[in-house]
Amino acid sequence: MITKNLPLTDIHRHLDGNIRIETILQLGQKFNLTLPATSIDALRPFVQVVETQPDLMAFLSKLDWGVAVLGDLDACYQVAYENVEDAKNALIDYTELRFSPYYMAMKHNLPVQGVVEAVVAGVATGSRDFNVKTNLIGIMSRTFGTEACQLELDGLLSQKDKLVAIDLAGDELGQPGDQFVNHFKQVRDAGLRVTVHAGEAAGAESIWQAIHSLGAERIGHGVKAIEDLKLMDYLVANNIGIESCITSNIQTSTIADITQHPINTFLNHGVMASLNTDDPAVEGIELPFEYEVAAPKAGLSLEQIKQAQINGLDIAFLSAAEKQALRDIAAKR
Ligand SMILES: O=c1[nH]cnc2c1ncn2[C@@H]1O[C@H](CO)[C@@H](O)[C@H]1O
Ligand SMILES: [Zn+2]
Repeated sequence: MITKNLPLTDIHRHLDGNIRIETILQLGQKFNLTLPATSIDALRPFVQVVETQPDLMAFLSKLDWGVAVLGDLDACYQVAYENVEDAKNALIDYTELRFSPYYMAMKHNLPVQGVVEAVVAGVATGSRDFNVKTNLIGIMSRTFGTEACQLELDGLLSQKDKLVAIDLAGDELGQPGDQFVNHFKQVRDAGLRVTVHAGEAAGAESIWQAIHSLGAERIGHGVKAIEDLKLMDYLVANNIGIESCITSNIQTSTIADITQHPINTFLNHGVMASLNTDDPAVEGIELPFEYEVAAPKAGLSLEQIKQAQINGLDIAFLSAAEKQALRDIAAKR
């Protein structure tokens, strides 16, 4: 259940994992591309997870058609703008939208920096039109290796004033975090915050690595922290927040059974875990579903769900004054 007089946040939401099926069809037509299907229902199984995937990489392949239709920078602007409208419709007060400009640029050889600029512009206009507070997190897609990530980082850092943080996403098993130490040194030198997808496909050691070598202040998913009590204590002692995405973890087979999701244990232990979507359009869910269906199924009490909602704002990449302003607005409704 969502507590109405508290701010509702989604701080782990991939903008390029949330491209509407309608928009994929429309852009496919606009750029004269051949899609695997020409109606919404027929296209759905190619772009949305309609049954549990065997692993993370199978899940991630469902994002590919969405970025394949980004034929020019206007298309990038459009999906960025629509993402803010989707957030509004999902009752979200504040969201950190993350995106991988290299992944978005890849298919049609778009300029990476141009993609970043288009996303910045689309989200800024959307944020104004739909009255949703937003910030942007730049992603390095580790799937494509260290050199591509450096190109991606260069494009992102060219707009560093428009971003709050940098993330590392993609193939955690195939591209371990220790290859990205130098990348994240540049991120921290640029004054940006750090969140890292870790402990999703790989184990607890990947979370330690993200914290100690990459400077992660938050962890995306972090499900494997459950295997390491010392790590859970460390997360509590150092206020390192967890961005939980329950439905995503089921769909990627990271968790076999929703009743076994570790968020319950995290919250009981005092870890700052929060509820988020990940890739809403690809998963076929939205944030209210995570609060009203997934979290109760994962065994969270109403009190725990409320705590997760509070945590989402507490660990957000916002100043204390910005957080308070959001609390004040929510308290009045
Ligand atoms: O759940 C996830 N785990 C790891 N990487 C992800 C997840 N969802 C999306 N991406 C990755 O993020 C970039 C697009 O924003 C892509 O690299 C995509 O594979
Ligand atoms: Zn993610």
